Amino acid sequence: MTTIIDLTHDGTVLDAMESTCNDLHACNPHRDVLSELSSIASTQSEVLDTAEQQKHQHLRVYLRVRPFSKDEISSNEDQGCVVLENARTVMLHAPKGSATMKSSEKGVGQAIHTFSFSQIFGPETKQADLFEGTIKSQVHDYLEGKNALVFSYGVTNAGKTHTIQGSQKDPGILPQALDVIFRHIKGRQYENMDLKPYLGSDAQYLGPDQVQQERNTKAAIFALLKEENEPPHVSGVSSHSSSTGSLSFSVSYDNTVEFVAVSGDRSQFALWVSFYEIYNESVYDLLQASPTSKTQRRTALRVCEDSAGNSYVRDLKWINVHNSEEACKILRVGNKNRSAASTKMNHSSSRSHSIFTIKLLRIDGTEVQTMSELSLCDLAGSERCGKTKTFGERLKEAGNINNSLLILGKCIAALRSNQSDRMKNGYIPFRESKLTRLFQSIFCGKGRASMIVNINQCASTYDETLHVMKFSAIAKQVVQLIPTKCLESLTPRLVGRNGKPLLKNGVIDDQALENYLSEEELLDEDEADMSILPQEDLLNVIENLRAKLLAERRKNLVQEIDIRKEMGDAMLQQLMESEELRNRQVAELKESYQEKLENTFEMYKDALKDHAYQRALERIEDDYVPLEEFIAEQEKVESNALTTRLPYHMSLVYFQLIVSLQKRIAVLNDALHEAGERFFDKTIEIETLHKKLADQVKTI
Ligand SMILES: Nc1ncnc2c1ncn2[C@@H]1O[C@H](COP(=O)(O)OP(=O)(O)OP(=O)(O)O)[C@@H](O)[C@H]1O
Repeated sequence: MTTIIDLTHDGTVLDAMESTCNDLHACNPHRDVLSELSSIASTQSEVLDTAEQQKHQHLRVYLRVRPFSKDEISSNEDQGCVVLENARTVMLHAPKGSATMKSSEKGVGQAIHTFSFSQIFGPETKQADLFEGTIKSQVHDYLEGKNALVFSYGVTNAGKTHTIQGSQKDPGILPQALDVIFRHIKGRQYENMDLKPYLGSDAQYLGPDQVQQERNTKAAIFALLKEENEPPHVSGVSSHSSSTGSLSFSVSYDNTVEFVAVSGDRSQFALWVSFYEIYNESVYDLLQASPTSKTQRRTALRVCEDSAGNSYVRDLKWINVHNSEEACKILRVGNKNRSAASTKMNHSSSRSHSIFTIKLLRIDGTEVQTMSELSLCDLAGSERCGKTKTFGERLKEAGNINNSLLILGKCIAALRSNQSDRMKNGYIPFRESKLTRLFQSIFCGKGRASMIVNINQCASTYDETLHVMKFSAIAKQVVQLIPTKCLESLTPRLVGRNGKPLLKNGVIDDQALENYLSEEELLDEDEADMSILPQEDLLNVIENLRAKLLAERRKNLVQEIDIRKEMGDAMLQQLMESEELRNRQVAELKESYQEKLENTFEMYKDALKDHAYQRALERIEDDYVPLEEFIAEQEKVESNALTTRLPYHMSLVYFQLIVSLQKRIAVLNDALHEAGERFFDKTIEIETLHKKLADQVKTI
């Protein structure tokens, strides 16, 4: 049975994708992607019909078929599995014994698949032709300030590293790109090291101390290669030598197109490179020497976003290079550290994604005009767990590799799905893997991406190769939005030594950025992906986690009870003390009032007595009759014997005295009464306070 999957035509990818979906179903737990993958094919033709399509460009996916090695030929690997139809179409024939053939014999799936690519490069293709036919135009754009990303994808031993780095005789696309770049900026290099990439897409001014530090870092990195033989020096313009690992490159250009600088352009260029790897969803700086001790772990770096939303690897080393030889030295150091780390951790370096990035700063005077980025990403081998039968750590490792590739596929599918329906703004899971997170901006229009799919023609790895082809079929469906404005690298914002913006229109708010970074740190957990574990392991993990959770809750509860009790005791103690204090105060107050009242009362009494006495004396004085007069009067009365009573005026005096005294007594009584009442009121008030206090004590 034959199925033809012509990916250059619309609406014909469904089979390929469904087939891929079936494979994905069979080999990993992220099944929800399958529906997305299937759905994108059905909407394919609708999108391509639109006039809007003119502005878009499909992700360019190239195929490179590597030649057989002698060993492979002698071990009968050549069974005609890969047949190149033409420059864009390839046919895959399932060999006998492969899982694909067995399935097709059972009536499930097909034995022959046809795929088409942007361009296919056969086994005889020279590295220079590959560069010419693939990323040269991207490098051209890059020199004009646009971002570029190149993936090298395929199973282990398919030729991914050969494609990117190559060998001494056949340097890969990276050394060739470096050479083109340095030829372009020749004589226009910015020699000072004081302008450096900063965060995601900004540039930073460095002070003299920082420049010295940069020089030291660079020297320290190069010192790591001291014991090795120095590669031959660059000789001549058209031929350069450099090396990676044990390899050295010799790039010669017979057919390269010169990128002519615009006349009158006085720009200078600075080139900074970095080299890192993503292993088990952790990012490691390959320019950081691997710890020598077995117990020491490599430092994983964090992926963060700057205020403009561009992802970057925090604390990643960026080295200023002045020629391709220096750049290749950096590559060699990275390769060395990578293999040292992989030996120490007992894994093959092909199990990690390695990313070499070149940032090009176009500088006018001391102003950075544009900054473009070219990243070459050597993806990990796409082997599946089922075949390699990895368990435990290996399974986790394999899962993480597949997971990040799967997330890449998911993003591609989601992008495609969103593009197919303008009203749709579905979630694109860029943040679910470090790889996609780092290159999110490129997929979202801030640059152009391409993928070079590498395959071997071996019968023994046919099923894996078919899987790779199906994956690339999905990738090829992604339409990259390339609005010319967005593609242009915007002028990077310049920041000073302290990271403070220096540009007039810069919008960096240091405080906000710091807050953001710390938030980001909280969010950015380098957690292992558990979903790749087998069901039994997962159940055990869940059981363990549940037990831990319960223990944790119990501990928390006990702690909470203790804390509450302690707090309650402290509060009660405090209340009792304050109650005692208040009681004391009330008692003192009561006592002082009582004393005051008694004093006042005594005072009134004394005053009353004094007053009565004084008044009485006054009256007596008023009514004073001299004794002789009184006797004479008495005698007169007696002699007259007319009366035995007191004289009338005397009675009147006494009467008036009594009345006046009575009045005084009434006034004093009133005052006394009033004082009594006030005393009574105060007593009531004190009692009320007392009651209130008692109530409060009770409530507490
Ligand atoms: N186009 C080619 N021409 C000649 N030899 C090649 C070609 N491609 C790959 N090879 C050779 O095949 C072998 C495997 O290639 P390479 O190491 O690049 O594979 P890989 O996909 O990077 O593997 P891994 O994933 O394990 O790193 C190497 O010896 C390489 O030199």
